[in-house]
Amino acid sequence: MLMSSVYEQLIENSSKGKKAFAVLLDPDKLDDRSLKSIVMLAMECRVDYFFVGGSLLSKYNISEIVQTIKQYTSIPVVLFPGSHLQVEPNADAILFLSLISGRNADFLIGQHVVAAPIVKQSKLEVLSTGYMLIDCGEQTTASYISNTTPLPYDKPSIAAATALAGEMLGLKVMYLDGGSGAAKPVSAETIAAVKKAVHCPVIVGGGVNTEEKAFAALEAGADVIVVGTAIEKDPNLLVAISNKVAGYSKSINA
Ligand SMILES: CC(C)=CCC/C(C)=C/CC/C(C)=C/CC/C(C)=C/COP(=O)(O)OP(=O)(O)O
Ligand SMILES: O=P(O)(O)OC[C@@H](O)CO
Ligand SMILES: [Mg+2]
Repeated sequence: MLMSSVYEQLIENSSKGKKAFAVLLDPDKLDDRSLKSIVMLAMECRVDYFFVGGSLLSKYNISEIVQTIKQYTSIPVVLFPGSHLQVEPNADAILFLSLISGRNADFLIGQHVVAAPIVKQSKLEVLSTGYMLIDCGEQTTASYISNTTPLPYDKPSIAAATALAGEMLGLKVMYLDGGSGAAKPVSAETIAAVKKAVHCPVIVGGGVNTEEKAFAALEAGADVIVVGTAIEKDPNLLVAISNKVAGYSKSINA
């Protein structure tokens, strides 16, 4: 059977209202044992994607992480790069993020110029992504490292206009991120406003640390939920949240 691309799958799922769950793996926070146990759990729970990356990595081990995941599973590995240094050709796809919530040229286009020729040489599927950081209570690593001000928490119309501009510029996926370990997730109002403004699949992450918060983001219109920090703290949450996401899709397609 011909496997569809990650983007085709996102579009198909989004059009049917089928939700997806991505587990964020931070290469700095994983040893071989914890990685293997998360991969096993993710296979049992039929997790849709692994996202791999970080704002700032101190170990140069993305290649090993991707290799280990690939050894055990065919769950697609999607790079979520904090910089051009995180392009790993053996992953399946790359979120080619342009940080459209910020006004730092390096994260809007600069990193991309450096990465593009390397990405072109690889077989990575490029997912051109409008990446929006939303202020969810405290400064996050991604906003500090990118030297950008996140969008205000309670201004859905600014998020919607930003996403719309991104879509008009040709971006194919939107990612609303409260930032890793955010005190609270992106608001339902912001998710709903962005979902209404654009046709793109909408990925939501940052501070989703309970099934209830995952459910609220899905209800608001998120197509993909990303969870990292909460699973690092308690791997059993992977089971609870993936069941919630799968259950949501079943209930609306029943
Ligand atoms: C297109 C290429 C090659 C690179 C894009 C570079 C851009 C624009 C990055 C956007 C800004 C940025 C720093 C994003 C990082 C997103 C990410 C992987 C977050 C994961 O969480 P961390 O911010 O590492 O959280 P911790 O503080 O928990 O480690
Ligand atoms: O680590 P958490 O808070 O789950 O955030 C996931 C991701 O969206 C961060 O960029
Ligand atoms: Mg990190």
